[in-house]
Amino acid sequence: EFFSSTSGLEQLLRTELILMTQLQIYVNEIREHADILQAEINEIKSEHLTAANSIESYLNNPVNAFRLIKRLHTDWETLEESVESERSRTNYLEAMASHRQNLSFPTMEDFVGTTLAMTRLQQTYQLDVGELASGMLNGVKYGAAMSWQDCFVLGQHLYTMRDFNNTVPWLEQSMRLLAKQSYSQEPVSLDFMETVMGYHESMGDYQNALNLINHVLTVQPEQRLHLLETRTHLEQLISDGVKRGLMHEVARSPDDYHITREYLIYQQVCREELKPTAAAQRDLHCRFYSGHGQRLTYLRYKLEVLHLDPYIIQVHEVISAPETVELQHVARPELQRSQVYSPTNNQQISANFRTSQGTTFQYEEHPIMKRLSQHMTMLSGLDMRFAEPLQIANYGIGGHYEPHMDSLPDSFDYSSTPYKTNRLATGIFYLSNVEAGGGTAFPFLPLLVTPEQGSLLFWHNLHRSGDADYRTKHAACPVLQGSKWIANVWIRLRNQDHVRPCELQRDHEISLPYMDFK
Ligand SMILES: O=C(O)CCC(=O)C(=O)O
Ligand SMILES: [Fe+2]
Repeated sequence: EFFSSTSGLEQLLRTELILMTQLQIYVNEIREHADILQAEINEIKSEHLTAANSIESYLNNPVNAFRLIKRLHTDWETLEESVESERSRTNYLEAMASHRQNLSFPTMEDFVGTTLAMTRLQQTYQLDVGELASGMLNGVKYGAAMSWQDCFVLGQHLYTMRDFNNTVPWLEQSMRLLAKQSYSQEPVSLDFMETVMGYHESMGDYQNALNLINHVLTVQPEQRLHLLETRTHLEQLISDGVKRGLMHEVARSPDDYHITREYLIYQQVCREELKPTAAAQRDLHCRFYSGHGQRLTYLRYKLEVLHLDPYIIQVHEVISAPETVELQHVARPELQRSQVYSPTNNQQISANFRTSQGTTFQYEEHPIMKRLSQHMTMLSGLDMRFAEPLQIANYGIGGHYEPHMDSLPDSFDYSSTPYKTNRLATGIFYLSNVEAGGGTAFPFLPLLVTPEQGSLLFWHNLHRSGDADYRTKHAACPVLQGSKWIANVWIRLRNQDHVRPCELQRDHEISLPYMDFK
């Protein structure tokens, strides 16, 4: 799978480089062959030019006569043979067949994934389709512009995915781009336009369908008579003001999480439209902090309190940029599509609401990982013997993780797991910066944390009572530009009571309103 991480996409870029080289070899070969043939033509042509001066005297010359006969007897045969034995085409096709076997190619799943990523970015950051298609993000030009065909194929794909809400703007964009250029006269383009026309018609966009038909009919009135009937039909629908077609059937299923208030708030936090109030920010502060009294106490941490209750901190410059890059490097060859726990069948599955790639390590496997563990001990005071293996993850463009609790549900069956207890605390080491998007959002607080290379984000998922603190529900906003790397630390509740004892009263009630937030 390639779409879910940047490092997967790098493989595809390598594939394309090889394909390009292969095609270039083919083009060079046919060009070389064409040059040889052209030279032959030129030579014979010049013979004929000489002959044209005076055909009779030309043919009266025995050498000329001999050469003409020899040419027609043997040379033309040789030329024909040279065309016949031309291997470039078959060589190219054979090489391609073997590349298809041996190189990385995206699958249908990748195509679906990247399409979903586009619409997710568009929706989360309320991007204008026109801007996105022109390669602009928030007013900055990042990439190449999309052609009208690109926009159509994206729309067509959304259509097959039955996401009609998003199909419309992309089909419209493709028409806007098409209108800006001189309409092609080539039959292939006209065929393509006929296909596109069918989509507009079934979406219910009769005007655009009609525009396309009119164009095709202007270029090829004789050959496309079959379109006349459709044209009359479309004109009728337009003059009757008929509103039919899939673009009018946009209702979403009411139990779709993506239309809940919680999800809308989450998106607003990603866009920084919703921020903590001034009152909530008043007592926030930065301070230096030196460890928990063990050997590393000379370390001074730059600690920033991001939220008081629940207590969320970001510690800056915990590890260096080269260390973060080294961790990316170690993880890169091991990355696999990230999975999530599915309570319905008590299994790990891959899901659209978490698109990233990840892998896990024992802290002892690498000196930097050991240090991460020591930093966690120093900063949290918790016993790292009861931490899960370190999880390193990479998000590609559009990569995200929708709002979730890191703690496991009350129904979770611990009997077969080694830790037997819930996830008390989460630490996220940011192993990269992210150029745009990709923040960690806490919709209920409503806090957005900007990934900062080498920093650590830390909070407790559970109240002292051991109950889930639903206010700590959080998410990874989609990456808009860049590649996001994190290392997740999850510390279990087991053996931590001496550091975080419970109080006489259960302290969980404050977060209950967020349990089933609607
Ligand atoms: O990537 C992030 O910012 C958050 C990741 C996260 O919440 C998780 O992996 O559980
Ligand atoms: Fe999480």
